[in-house]
Amino acid sequence: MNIALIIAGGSGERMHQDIPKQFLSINDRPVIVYTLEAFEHHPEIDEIAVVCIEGWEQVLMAYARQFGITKLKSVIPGGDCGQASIRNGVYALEKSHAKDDIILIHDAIRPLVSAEIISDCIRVTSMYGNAIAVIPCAEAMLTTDDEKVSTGSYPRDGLKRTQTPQGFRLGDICDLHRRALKKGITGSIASCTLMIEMGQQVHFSIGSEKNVKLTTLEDIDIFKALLSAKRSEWLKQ
Ligand SMILES: C[C@](O)(CO)[C@H](O)COP(=O)(O)O
Repeated sequence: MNIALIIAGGSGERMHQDIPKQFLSINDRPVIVYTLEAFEHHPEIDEIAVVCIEGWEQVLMAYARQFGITKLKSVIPGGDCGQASIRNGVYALEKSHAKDDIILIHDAIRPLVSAEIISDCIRVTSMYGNAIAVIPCAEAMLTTDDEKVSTGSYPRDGLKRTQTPQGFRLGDICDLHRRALKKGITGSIASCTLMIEMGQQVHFSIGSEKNVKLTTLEDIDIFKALLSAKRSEWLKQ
């Protein structure tokens, strides 16, 4: 079974809005609905679970009903950071699913994830046990200690920019979180960084510049432009 675990536990402070960014309405629907629809319509996804920020669970369920998200089977409480939210999600799924089920962990605020990205993440996870969606680093990279000046650069060929989905076998990701807690690792920024911090190898699957993460208000403008390009494509077909 392939399960999408959507992480919507954050409050979105960097967006400076009154409501969490995953619930902001863009055009005709909330950001999280675009994300849920991508997994709902993917033929290889059997089930969706959402780790949800406290107080928004009923709103989420109402949107799922309104927009026909029938694969949503569980809503799980968020934690006090990304690692804790993901841990809550995988531990909850462990109670009712098999250890070798594939879990695709995905940011609720990456609403333009494509069917191709989801398929490739499932394919690579089936083959190697994990998969991290990545894109190449196209810019020159500089290091800085003070955010103002730089005296160092880093070769971009040795770098990948990570995205989500990030795929794992359920038993493996639960085990990773248990071992991380025992070692006192609690603030890793993503599942892939937690894997690396725990000394494990990760495999790459395809990402896309269009699989944008909505972090700041500027990203909302990019999202709207990409949506309008997508709609023009549909109209041409
Ligand atoms: C998981 C992630 O999207 C990979 O690029 C990223 O690490 C999430 O970062 P955030 O600070 O939790 O938005």
